[in-house]
Amino acid sequence: MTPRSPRTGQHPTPPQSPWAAVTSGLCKSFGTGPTRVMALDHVSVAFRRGEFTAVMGPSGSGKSTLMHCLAGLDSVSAGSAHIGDIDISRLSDRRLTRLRRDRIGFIFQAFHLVPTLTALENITLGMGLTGRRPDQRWLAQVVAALGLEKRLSHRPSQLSGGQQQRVACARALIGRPEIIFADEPTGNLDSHTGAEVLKLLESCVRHLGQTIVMVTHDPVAAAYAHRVVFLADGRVVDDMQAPSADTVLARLKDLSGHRPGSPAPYSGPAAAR
Ligand SMILES: Nc1ncnc2c1ncn2[C@@H]1O[C@H](COP(=O)(O)OP(=O)(O)OP(=O)(O)O)[C@@H](O)[C@H]1O
Repeated sequence: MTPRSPRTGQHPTPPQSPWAAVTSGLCKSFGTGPTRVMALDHVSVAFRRGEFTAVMGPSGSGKSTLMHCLAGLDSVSAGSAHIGDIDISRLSDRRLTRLRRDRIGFIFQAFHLVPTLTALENITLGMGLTGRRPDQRWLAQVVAALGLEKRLSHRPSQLSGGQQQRVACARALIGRPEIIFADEPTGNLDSHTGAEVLKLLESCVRHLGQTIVMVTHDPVAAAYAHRVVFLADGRVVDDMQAPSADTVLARLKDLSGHRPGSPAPYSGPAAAR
């Protein structure tokens, strides 16, 4: 049995590949017969550890489905989806639940905080439910990085939208997940508060080594990421490094004229290496 750390109750981190998540030929369809929708059509994409990636594309292009399949929230129709070295398409429901709990963090547009709990209780709730104790040094580091030191005893209703989203970010970070999936994390925030949250996410990647994959429709939000993966018609059609709001916007305009069935220029994890 692998020894556990006495302080956190977590297993020590094994030697890691540079990839936090990889899909290979990932397909996901909904429905059957004439109403069948191919939401993901042979998607091969890899997300490097410690990188902040935005996933963009027109409405219906498969962004949420990709995130749901990678997070084990949706089953896979064909191909594979790995979190670290684990092929999640082969896990039983019980192991999938454990993987989601231990190795994946989520940040949602609608915060999803428990209204009756304080900020600190919300941050540590997930760990408490699984009998794990948060690493107090890491907790202090995360709380400081997110500027929440003076808000820990407040309930969500006593916090601004931006502060609530920062609590949600801390909750996602506290278990040191392999990867955090953020679904439109600034969708409910005004542009100033949204920018603060995005700067914090970027800083968590830069200073805490976190891996973040963020679905967004906003080119300004995507410009905080290191990389943008573009989807259209369920396929990866572009992969942009060091994006700016202008280059992202220009690419999105091209994609709105994208022809269904045209080939994806990005050819999978091997190309990313
Ligand atoms: N549960 C479902 N049942 C049937 N079709 C679905 C289901 N979920 C998604 N789809 C379809 O799969 C395709 C991709 O949907 P998805 O939600 O992943 O797109 P998206 O890029 O996230 O869109 P948006 O930007 O509008 O949120 C769409 O055609 C959608 O209608």
